[in-house]
Amino acid sequence: MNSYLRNFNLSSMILAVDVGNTRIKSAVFENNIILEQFVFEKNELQKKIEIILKKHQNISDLVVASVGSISKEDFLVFEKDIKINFISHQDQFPFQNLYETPLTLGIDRMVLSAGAVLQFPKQNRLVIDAGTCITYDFIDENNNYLGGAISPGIRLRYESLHNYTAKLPLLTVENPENFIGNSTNKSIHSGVVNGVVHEMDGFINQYKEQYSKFTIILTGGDGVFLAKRLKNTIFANSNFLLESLNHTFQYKIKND
Ligand SMILES: Nc1ncnc2c1ncn2[C@@H]1O[C@H](COP(=O)(O)OP(=O)(O)OP(=O)(O)O)[C@@H](O)[C@H]1O
Ligand SMILES: CC(C)(CO)[C@@H](O)C(=O)NCCC(=O)O
Ligand SMILES: [K+]
Repeated sequence: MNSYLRNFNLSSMILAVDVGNTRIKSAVFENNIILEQFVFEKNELQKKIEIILKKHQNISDLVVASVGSISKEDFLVFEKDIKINFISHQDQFPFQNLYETPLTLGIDRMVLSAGAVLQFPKQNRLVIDAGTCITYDFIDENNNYLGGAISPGIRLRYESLHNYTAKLPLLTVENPENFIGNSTNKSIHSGVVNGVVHEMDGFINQYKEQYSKFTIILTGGDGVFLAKRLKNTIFANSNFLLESLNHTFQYKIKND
């Protein structure tokens, strides 16, 4: 189907694609609701998108936010069928970017912040994305993006301990039974998982000293696992980046 016919369709259907550092996550949105979701590796990109477009013939737009190493050409092959939109620093965002180096701010962090502003208006917000890296982003009630923090994600911590030592095994994430690890494995699990949990609670408490009230949004591949372990009350949504990508795109269309 050509793009004219696709766009002729009344219901708005978009394919949002989040190219992360490790994997690609994607969702089909119809009228702002997720119809179907997909997770795949970078080398499967074209094959998977082809399948998705074949299955959902009414998709009119593909919206991409990428922090990964993927080339635009990989998407442009679909241009004959649908409109391709790359979210970039040049786009309109619903916040004022006070980062000292706005052009080096990760597009994923900008999309998350846009989502936070559009979905949680008129309040301070802290967005935590627990993915390959853990990112913290703070947008105040006046929609100023202030910045935040970047630290290694859970899997990265396990891999670093193994890769940069002679004796530490490579483990996969496990719930630590106790903060006192009484074996090598348990010490690693405590160090990684309790370390991340203390880091998050610590950051949240530090923000609380400066801002009495704010909404906390937790997302990313490790978001659900971590949400249960935090002392602070948070809003956990593993689809927050994809949903924010849809909102950022809608905002861009409205303001272009
Ligand atoms: N199959 C998987 N591959 C990689 N990470 C996984 C997988 N399943 C769960 N995870 C967890 O998800 C985390 C990575 O999160 P996520 O998938 O959001 O990262 P990402 O694809 O690099 O995206 P981002 O670039 O936004 O961080 C890892 O720390 C790991 O513990
Ligand atoms: C921090 C990551 C790797 C998280 O995905 C990404 O947002 C990124 O590449 N950021 C660029 C540096 C910055 O945000 O200041
Ligand atoms: K991340």
